[in-house]
Amino acid sequence: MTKPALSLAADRDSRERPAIVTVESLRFAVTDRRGRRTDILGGVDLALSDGEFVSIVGPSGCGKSTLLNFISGLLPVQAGRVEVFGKPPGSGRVGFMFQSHGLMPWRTISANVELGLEIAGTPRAERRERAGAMLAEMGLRGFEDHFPGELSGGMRQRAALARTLIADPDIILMDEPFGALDAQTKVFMQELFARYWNNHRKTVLFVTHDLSEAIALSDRVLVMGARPGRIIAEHDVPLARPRDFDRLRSHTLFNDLYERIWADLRREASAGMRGREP
Ligand SMILES: Nc1ncnc2c1ncn2[C@@H]1O[C@H](COP(=O)(O)OP(=O)(O)OP(=O)(O)O)[C@@H](O)[C@H]1O
Repeated sequence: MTKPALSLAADRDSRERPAIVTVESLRFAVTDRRGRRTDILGGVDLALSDGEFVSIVGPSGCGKSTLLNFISGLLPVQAGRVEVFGKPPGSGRVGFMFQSHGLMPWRTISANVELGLEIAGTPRAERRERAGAMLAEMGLRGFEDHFPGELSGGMRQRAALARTLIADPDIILMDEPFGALDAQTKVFMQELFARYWNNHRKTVLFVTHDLSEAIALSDRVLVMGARPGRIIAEHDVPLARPRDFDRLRSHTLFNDLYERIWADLRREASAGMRGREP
């Protein structure tokens, strides 16, 4: 098989499409039992275009997961604006995937993947067929009737990915989905998901601590600053797709981007140590 070329010609199509997720001046604070207020989000602004793959990196506790919870509609907006397809969040087809697979150990892999369709009332035969196709795309053909405990960690995460994707979400929110996997399995999952994304071009917002992962997968990398979280920098990833993950890390552009994002994070950490953070 010929390896895809690495080139500087970015696929910018997605940036020219209308924004389907808009976050403006989003602020969030919590107050503890003694009445002490902590600002968690300090005015987040972002826009995701249809079919765009955007990653968010930032120091631990800066509010990345909290931001995803606002976009999915799990948290009610206190101050600012969040819109998905021009409406308040919670109405569109949004898929969520976390670091822990969350598969039910008593259900087979197929039954786990079918769960969302089952709740939506999809007939059994259609559920089974769609789950089979999705599991095949995730490289799990033949494991439909196994239980999660019979699969490796990477296979379980692939099943969790199938469960998220089977509902054909328009927007996929991912919170460190490959963070708990060993290095080799992680790259395998990244390649698998990149292949899926190349075929389906969904809008993805992907939270990760792994800068290489963010660059390898994304069209754009957003850097969040230490609490109260807000976007402090944005980097386009002008690498053509499909990307060759084996060669990517030796590409000058990849390494330059890595250095620049790392410098943003280091600057932010230093600012925090000089007093913005307790
Ligand atoms: N409802 C809440 N009540 C109290 N504190 C909260 C609430 N939601 C978030 N926080 C706090 O806000 C901060 C940001 O949390 P969040 O999980 O969003 O950060 P994160 O950037 O995803 O962190 P990590 O990278 O470590 O996963 C944390 O200190 C968390 O304890």
